[in-house]
Amino acid sequence: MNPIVHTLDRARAAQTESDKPTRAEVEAAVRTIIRWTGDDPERDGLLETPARVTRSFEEFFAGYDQRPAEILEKTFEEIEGYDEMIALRGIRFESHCEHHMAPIIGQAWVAYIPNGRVVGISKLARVVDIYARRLQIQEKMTAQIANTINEVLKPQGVGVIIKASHHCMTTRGVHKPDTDLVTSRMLGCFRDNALTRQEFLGIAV
Ligand SMILES: Nc1nc2c(ncn2[C@@H]2O[C@H](COP(=O)(O)OP(=O)(O)OP(=O)(O)O)[C@@H](O)[C@H]2O)c(=O)[nH]1
Ligand SMILES: [Zn+2]
Repeated sequence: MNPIVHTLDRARAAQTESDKPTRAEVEAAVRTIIRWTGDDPERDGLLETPARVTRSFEEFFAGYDQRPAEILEKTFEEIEGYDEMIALRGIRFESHCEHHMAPIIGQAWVAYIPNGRVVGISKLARVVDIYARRLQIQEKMTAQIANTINEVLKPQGVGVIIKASHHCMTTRGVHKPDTDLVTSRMLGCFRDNALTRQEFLGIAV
């Protein structure tokens, strides 16, 4: 695996199977949180909650066990010299912020200009989902998606824009319900060529 993608995947690599907490330990932690709120984890309505929360977390954080670079490895080369922009717009995702573990709900726009080979478009959405299903800050997630596409496909350029609402800002803390955060990462000709950048921004809005 190339060094940049390898670095991006180090979160899971740092944890071996043997020190991964067991399901029973996670459920016990949820029971502790329930007790800490002031409620009773033994009452009927809450008995199955620790198991449900654990299953939910498994879904929310499934991205640690997946390798985004591998998703992009299957490419198509018979493209008759196609060298214009390919843009997948409005990819809805759900993530969680690494500060509060609160939902981040948003959309991603992912575009690249190929260099002789293209990838199946669903794979772009899969890469977004893998990074979303980890604890994130939006800037890092934006960079990870762009860097991975750049490293694996080696396109002429890649652009990623993310617009997302952070529940840690909308439902708690500063309580600003109508805000969203916009981040972008442009590489190659998306960074160097103002017209390409403009074309992408025009497509994304
Ligand atoms: N840059 C960035 N900040 C984020 C993101 N998600 C959440 N945050 C911010 O992370 C910050 C964490 O700030 P702290 O002061 O440590 O936490 P806090 O006391 O809960 O802060 P408040 O949210 O202001 O109540 C907050 O300002 C959040 O709005 C993100 O994706 N990117
Ligand atoms: Zn947060």
